[in-house]
Amino acid sequence: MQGAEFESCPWNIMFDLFMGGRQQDLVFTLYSDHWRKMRKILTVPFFTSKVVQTYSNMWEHEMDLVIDELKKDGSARTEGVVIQRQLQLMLYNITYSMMFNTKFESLDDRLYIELARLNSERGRLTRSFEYNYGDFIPLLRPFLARYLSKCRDLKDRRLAFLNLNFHSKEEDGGITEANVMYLVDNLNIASQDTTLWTLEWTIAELVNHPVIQDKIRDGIMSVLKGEPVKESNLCRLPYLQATVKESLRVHTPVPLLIPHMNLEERKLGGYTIPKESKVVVNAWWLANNLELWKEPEQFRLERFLEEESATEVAAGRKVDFRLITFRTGRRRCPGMILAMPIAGVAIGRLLSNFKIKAPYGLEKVDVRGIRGQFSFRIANHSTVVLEPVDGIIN
Ligand code: HEM
Repeated sequence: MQGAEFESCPWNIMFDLFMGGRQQDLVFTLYSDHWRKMRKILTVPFFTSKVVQTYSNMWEHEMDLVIDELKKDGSARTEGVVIQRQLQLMLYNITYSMMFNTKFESLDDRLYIELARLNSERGRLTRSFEYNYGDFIPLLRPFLARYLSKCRDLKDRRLAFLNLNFHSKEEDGGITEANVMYLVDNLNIASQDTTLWTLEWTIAELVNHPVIQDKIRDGIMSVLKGEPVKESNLCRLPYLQATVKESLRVHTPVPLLIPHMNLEERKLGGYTIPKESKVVVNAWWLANNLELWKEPEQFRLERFLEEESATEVAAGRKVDFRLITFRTGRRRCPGMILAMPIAGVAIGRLLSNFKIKAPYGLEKVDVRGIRGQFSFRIANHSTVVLEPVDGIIN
């Protein structure tokens, strides 16, 4: 991978529309002083080991609330439940506690319902392939007028809602209130869906691989001896960690990462890349390639315990380019430091409390995916039966 040359985001009518132009947010901006400033502003409050230490008790508590709800729900043991709804609320509560020191009471909280609705509408419009032709052939943009006006309307409603209900203060250092609002917007989008899809895929794979569930549970029991799964003890649970990694490998949530662009003409692998080219990296293909992995189509946690035990999801300096789920380089996902432990704690605590099964009469749940412009998510939220297990933790 190159240095800074390919670190800008390309022009795209949709990013530009939702982000108020080129230089307002962090995720979809050019590689510039503005980007550096925005990334720095977010790093201290969100993306350091100290933040992980400060907030991990809160993550663990939020997951316990999910488990309590599931235990109270009689249908979880009989016909089954869609855990996705509780997990989504949990992830919103984690993010909003970190951003605004606030949280939502329940799935029926009116503010939560409205926020989740606005975000999902935004997700649907930006994931769509509908606007691509206008992006590549500007002459065709007039045909997108209705679509774009729908987007503009949603964007205004969404930002007004965020501004009204989650007030953000004006920052120093040339950052405007609008910039702060777009950062909030970035965090809303970057953190929620990606982590939620990872949890959903992982749970579905665990239902279809009960032996893996047993191994993780046995590991928790023998290593933690009654202590609950926490961020601080995840490093002692290799089966659990291997499962999250394998899930991210097979079901890469952002399969083509975010498209990048070179501001100037560059040479790459013997090719000349004209300036302002859209450069797309297929992270899913790298992670599922027959020539690069043994039995890549199999969900096998032994992979990361045996032949690939040295392979980490790309991070920091030591990069395995086959597994760049969070990208690598300067624009790599800073949220990985949160997403990995949150996923580990959520799955670990779920398995400590329940055997997760397919509904009566089925052996497996559906793990087919659906692809969007920047996303790969499970096509059907799984309904699962939760059979309580005794004896792991209180
Ligand atoms: C499993 C969960 C996650 C996955 C798979 C994921 C993946 C990614 C990817 C592929 C990028 C794009 C890098 C690029 O191509 O330019 C990215 C960027 C980003 N992610 Fe994540 N992400 C996850 C969770 C999070 C979380 C929890 C947060 C915040 C709380 C977050 C915040 C960001 C931000 C701010 C950027 C923009 C970085 C920049 O442009 O400098 N992500 N993420």
